[in-house]
Amino acid sequence: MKIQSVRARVFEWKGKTVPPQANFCSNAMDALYDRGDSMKTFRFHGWTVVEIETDDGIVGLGNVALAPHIAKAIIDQYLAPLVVGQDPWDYEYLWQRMYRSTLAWGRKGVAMAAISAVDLAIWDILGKSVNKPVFKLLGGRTKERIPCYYSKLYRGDLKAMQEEAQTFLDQGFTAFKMRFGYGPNHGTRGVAENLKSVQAVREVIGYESDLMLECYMGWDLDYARRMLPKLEKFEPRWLEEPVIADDVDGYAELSRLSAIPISGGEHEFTLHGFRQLLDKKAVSVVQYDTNRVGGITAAHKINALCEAHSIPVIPHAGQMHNYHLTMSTLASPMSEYFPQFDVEVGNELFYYIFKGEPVAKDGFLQLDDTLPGLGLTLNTDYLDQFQISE
Ligand SMILES: O=C(O)[C@H](O)[C@H](O)[C@@H](O)CO
Ligand SMILES: [Mg+2]
Repeated sequence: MKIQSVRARVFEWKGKTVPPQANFCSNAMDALYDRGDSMKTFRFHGWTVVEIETDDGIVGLGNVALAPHIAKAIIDQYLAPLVVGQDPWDYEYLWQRMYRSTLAWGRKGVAMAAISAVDLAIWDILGKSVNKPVFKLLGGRTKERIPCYYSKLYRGDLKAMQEEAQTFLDQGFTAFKMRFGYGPNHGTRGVAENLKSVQAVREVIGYESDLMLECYMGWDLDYARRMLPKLEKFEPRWLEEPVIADDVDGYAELSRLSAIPISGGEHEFTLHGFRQLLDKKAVSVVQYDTNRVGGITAAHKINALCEAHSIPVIPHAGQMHNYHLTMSTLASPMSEYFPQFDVEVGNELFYYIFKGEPVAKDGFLQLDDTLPGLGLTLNTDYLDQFQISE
């Protein structure tokens, strides 16, 4: 079997979107005085879809959400020529070809996300070629069902957050991730607002449910040091991305400082990036995203590294490419899960582009042992709401 063609298209959402609201989610832009709509650069309303076809007609589907037009250009100009004509079963060699050919400028960020998209499509082909789901090629079924945590609860009106939490508590979720809205530039009022929001959600979900707290790189080491003792009474399952991804030593200090587990990884790349995080004991929960980190080829290796370090892997964002990694290892106890909503930040856009995403039931997800590859097809129901560029 040989790879015959690589097609990368950018799907840009032109449909309805939920209007942005202030303090929706603390983030790295909050440090700037002219930040404006600070979440603007963290909305993913475009996605690059990769379709790789083999000489015997199998089509593999990959995807990347970071900087979609740049990712497409990297795939078209650099990566496609490296894999066309090659055997997809040589996926490790093909990964090394893509990685080493772009190493001078691509070891992290959008180039590694582009490599991830090609790698996902290759693994989709591998599964389809042997009529097996991808997780069966990685280690098989390690769970009867995948426990998942409800992820949204962006900062807004506290009553609305409580109603949202109640709705999904009633649907059987027993773990929830909420977002802080405030950080170092919002002073003591911001601290009070942050604590009020955690209190409000805890009042609804109680202490039988897990509560994860998301800072999305919107705090800094000093602010996190001051917040951690105030958060301990809420018994969070983890505090996520309290500092920017490059502040690995900051992560490590916070991990030493507090009993609250510090999580991160959705903005880290490759096995080498995660080796650094683990060697420095920077995080207690690893959260790579398989469509960023280097695809399934890289994520599978990171799963093994985390198993060796007894660090749980709970990939970012849900989405089928991550579910296969979680299903195939005991090192990954659960998945993140965004239900399908109107398009807001963009995590939910996946449902509008692909069909096949599992829907959570009672806080669990299921994968189908008989569905080959990643188990995704293109969703044609919303094509009229996308601008698609070849
Ligand atoms: O952990 C997450 O789900 C991500 O950080 C979100 O995708 C991001 O939108 C911030 O909540
Ligand atoms: Mg996050």
